[in-house]
Order: sequence, then C-alpha cells, then structure tokens
Amino acid sequence: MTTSLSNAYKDTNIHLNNIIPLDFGSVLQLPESHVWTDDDDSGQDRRGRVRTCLVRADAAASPPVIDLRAPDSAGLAGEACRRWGVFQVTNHEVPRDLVEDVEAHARRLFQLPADRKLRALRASNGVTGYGVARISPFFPKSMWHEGFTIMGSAMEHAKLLWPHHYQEFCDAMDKYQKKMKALAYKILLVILKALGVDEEDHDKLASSFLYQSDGALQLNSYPSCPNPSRAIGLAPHTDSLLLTILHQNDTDGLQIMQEGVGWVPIRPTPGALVVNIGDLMHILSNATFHNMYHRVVPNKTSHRFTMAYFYGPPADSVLAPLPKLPGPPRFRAITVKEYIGIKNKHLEKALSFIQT
Ligand SMILES: O=C(O)CCC(=O)C(=O)O
Ligand SMILES: [Fe+2]
Repeated sequence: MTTSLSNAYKDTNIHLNNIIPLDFGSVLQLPESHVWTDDDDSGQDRRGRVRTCLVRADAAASPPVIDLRAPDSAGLAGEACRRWGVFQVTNHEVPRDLVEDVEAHARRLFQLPADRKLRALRASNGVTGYGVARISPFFPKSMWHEGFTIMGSAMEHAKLLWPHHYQEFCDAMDKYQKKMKALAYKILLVILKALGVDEEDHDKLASSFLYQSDGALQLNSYPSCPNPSRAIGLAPHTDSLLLTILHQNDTDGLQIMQEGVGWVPIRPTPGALVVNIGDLMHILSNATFHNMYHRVVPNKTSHRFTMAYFYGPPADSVLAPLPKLPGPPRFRAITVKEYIGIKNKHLEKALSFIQT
C-alpha cells in the first residue's frame, strides 16, 4: 500500500497561514510590500545573482515545440531536457474546449471578492485551497500572484466559494486532472525512452514512480500590475516533482534562466502545453536533464492565468539515479517525502543535501 503524494506535503515544515494574497482589485499603486529590488530574490544564490526584473534575454534560441505524434519525439524531448529542461508539446490530445473551460472557471474563481476567496484559504497543513505560492516564506517581499491548489477533489473548498454552484467547477477540475494524469504518464514514458529506458526495462524497474505517480493542479492568477518592472509574479524556483505540464493563456510572463544568457521567455503557443523537468526527474536522470529554474514577471495591461499540473510519485517511493545511466550516481537514494521535507526547508539548496 503506497502513501499518496499529498502525504509528502502534509506536516512538512512550511508556514503559510499568516500570508494571504493581496486584494489586487483594491490597489491602484504597487504597495511597498510588493516592491522587489535586485537583492530580494538572491537569497537562494544557486546560479549566481539573479536580477529581479531587468535582464531580458534577446532570445535568439528558445525551447522547441514538439509534436507528440512525431516518430522522433523522444529524441527531440531528450535534447530539449538536456539543453533547456523544458519544451512545448502539440498533439497532446487534451481537448481545447476542456482547457478553455478550466481556464474560464479559474477566471471566475479569482474574480470573486477577496473575502469570499479567503473562505477557501488553504490550511497550514493542507494542500488544497486558495493562497500564496508555497515558496513565499523564502522571500522578503510578496509576489504579484494568487493561486488555488487542488489535490484530489476540490469539493470541500469549492463549496465554500459557491455554496450552491460548486458542481460544475469540481467536474471540470476532475476531468482536467484525469486528462493531465494520462498525458503526464505518456510524457514520462517519452522522457524515460530518451534516457535509454525502453518498454522491456519497465518491469525490471518495477518502480512506483512509473506506475503510481499522481498530480496536483495549481491554478495561477497574475493580475495586470501598476508597476511591473518593480514587481515579481512568481519568484525564481524549480518545481520539485518529476515533471510539470503548464497551460498559459495568451499573456506572456514565464521566463527560464539560461546560464550565460539570462532570462529567456517561454511564449504562449496557441494549443501547445509547456512541459518542464522538476527536481525528481533531475535526480532520476543523474543530473543530465535540467530542472528548469524559472520565474514569472507581471505586465501592465493584461491578466495572466495559468494551470500547472505537478506530477510525482507516491510519498514513500524511493528515487535514485536510474541504474542504466553512465557515470557514478550523483545523488543518494531518497524518498519523495524526505525530499519534499528538505525542499520545504532549503528551497533551491535542497539538491546539495543529497549529492554524493
Ligand atoms: O504560471 C506560470 O507561468 C508558472 C507557474 C509555476 O511555475 C508554478 O506554479 O510552479
Ligand atoms: Fe514552477
């Protein structure tokens, strides 16, 4: 009997209960609490000093858009994971009207009055609910962002938001999570193939990460911002699990750090979904796949909405670099729960605690 992924998040040492999102509709100027300087995001000094808003790479090159039906999709995905830690996918078989429906529900949620949204605030030891980003306590300033996380059913929290009309929201979220889970599994197989793990190896691996991974859905809202060059939508971070699948509306904002280049934008491509590598896949790949370091910047005129699906193994799964890979293992074996615990204490330094 495995322990579900949500157990990895419960009881870990993170205290968000005193931090609540700003009532964005009620402010005309950027409050001091949300003004970031160059120093505010450098506490986690992983890849050199990261200037908050000012470095804009002239992205001559950017991560590829990969057709999942193309015969060489695994090869292309492997290349993208090694170089960028991210790519976009088309022909993913998630119906466009489902994506649009979920986005419309997210808009409806974030447009509710602040006091209504606060009724569904995420509990300090919970996963589902409304609130700030989980990385917020690591930074001295607040982000121009509000979120709603769902792991499993959203029913309990949706009832607090819409006591009589919660069902449609829940149905759409359930349907989307199911589609995301199937797609994430398919992409996991593509990525493993790119790492040299073929179908014959699957049974030998007999790993719970392969057969029992599950996900959490995160709805994100970045309202238009009165002074975007001094604000940050989501501070620089890596995602913790195996991979993330992101839908972004037609508003720019996501940027990835490319060493020696700077921040490279990942522009919305109509119909495509963004796939990025998280820390656990970085471990499995023995550090050959980048765990994409990314951030979101707000803008002055349009409201950015995104849906991020984080996919990872059950809490008690043990992960280690895949045995097939060349070279000595660069990380020790670790359970998902232990890794999430370390990440919740040390954020971007977490991997250094398990390096061999
Ligand atoms: O909203 C985005 O563009 C990125 C979201 C993200 O990085 C996250 O939720 O971890
Ligand atoms: Fe992220």
